[in-house]
Amino acid sequence: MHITLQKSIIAKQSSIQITGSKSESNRLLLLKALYPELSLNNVSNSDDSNLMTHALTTDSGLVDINHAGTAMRFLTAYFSVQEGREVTLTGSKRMKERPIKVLVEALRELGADISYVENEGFPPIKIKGKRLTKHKVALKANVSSQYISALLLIASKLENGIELTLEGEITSVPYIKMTLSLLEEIGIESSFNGNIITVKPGVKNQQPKTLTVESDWSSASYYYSIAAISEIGTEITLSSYKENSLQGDSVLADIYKHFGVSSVFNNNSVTLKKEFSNVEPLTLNLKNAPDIAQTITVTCFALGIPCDLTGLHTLKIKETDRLVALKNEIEKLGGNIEITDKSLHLSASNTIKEMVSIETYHDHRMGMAFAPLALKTPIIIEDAMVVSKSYPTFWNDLESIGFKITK
Ligand SMILES: O=C(O)C1=C[C@@H](OP(=O)(O)O)[C@@H](O)[C@H](O)C1
Ligand SMILES: C=C(OP(=O)(O)O)C(=O)O
Repeated sequence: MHITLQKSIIAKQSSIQITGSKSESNRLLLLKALYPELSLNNVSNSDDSNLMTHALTTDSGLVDINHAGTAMRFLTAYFSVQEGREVTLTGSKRMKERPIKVLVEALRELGADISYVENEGFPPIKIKGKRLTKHKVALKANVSSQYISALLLIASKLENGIELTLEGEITSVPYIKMTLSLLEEIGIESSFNGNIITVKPGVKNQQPKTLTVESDWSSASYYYSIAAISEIGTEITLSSYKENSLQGDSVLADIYKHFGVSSVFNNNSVTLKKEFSNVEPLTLNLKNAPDIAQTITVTCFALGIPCDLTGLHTLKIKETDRLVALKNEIEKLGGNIEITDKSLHLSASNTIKEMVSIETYHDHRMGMAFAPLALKTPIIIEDAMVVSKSYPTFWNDLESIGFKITK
């Protein structure tokens, strides 16, 4: 379904309740499967979390996680320790192009029985669950942090826990720290010193516990972008958020100061307010927050601000090659953008072509990142339901703050 997006009357003050973080949810759903005494609140209603829940409750021998990267990686580790169970884990056409070798080799090193069904190094994979007896393993840390989180999530169930040696520059570090913090919240002890992470076996004071998932900060990024592009004085309140988040993308509150957007935390919510205009160029390294690269690029384009973004080496293996996708779509709109394998440079521009049809490449973040441009000019978003991967009610929420959507 394609939609046309236009600005109608944007409310001066509005509020939105955003669903739970898909990253926190997918970790906690796995931990709940390992430790059933856990209860969870505000679990994400995203496709990726629904797929995770289904995968953890089905007894089928074939589990299809479609586009969900975290589910693919976390479940590879999970099924490796389900003794006596045999599962083939598969996904979408794109998932079969997203590498998993680093994780499979690390799990094999620990004793897991995993084989490739089609292409070496990529899903689908066949996993025969076993008791893993080894605990020391080294793995490359510069491809995806999800491999590391996957190992950490099952570590407390291994006889001797785990000792990981991370090789190369560690990417997406906040996601690793999120995993360790959630382990700590349920009583699993760990340490992260330099490039060594250890997790102890078992849980301290195992007892029923309720954890509340914070709302999704990557989803909040689209409202930061809307606030940045809006008139001075526009306020948007988002819930449920806290100032000390486990999610690395909460760095948005700092980053968007550059665009004149302030963030005030109060009563479990954050209010974004456009305070002033600024057209200074932006230079940022996003190796710790790769999922907000598209949002920030589009904000800069809308405001005519040049930007240099680095640390984007993981973008090529996400839902689509996000660097190429950004270049294609920004150029269609009349912008000028240069990309390498790990960075992009957007030039200043002051015109945006009208009624351009934005391709989304099966990537939720392409649809959501380009939507705020409708504040400047009418725009078409192709395959708009792609957003359900992380944020199913995105278009309804945009309507509620004054965007006009025509199907
Ligand atoms: O662990 C997680 O929940 C995630 C880690 C990041 O992936 P990489 O570590 O592959 O960059 C991020 O892009 C993804 O959306 C979610
Ligand atoms: C990269 C993402 O997700 P995943 O890797 O879990 O598919 C994302 O949500 O931007």
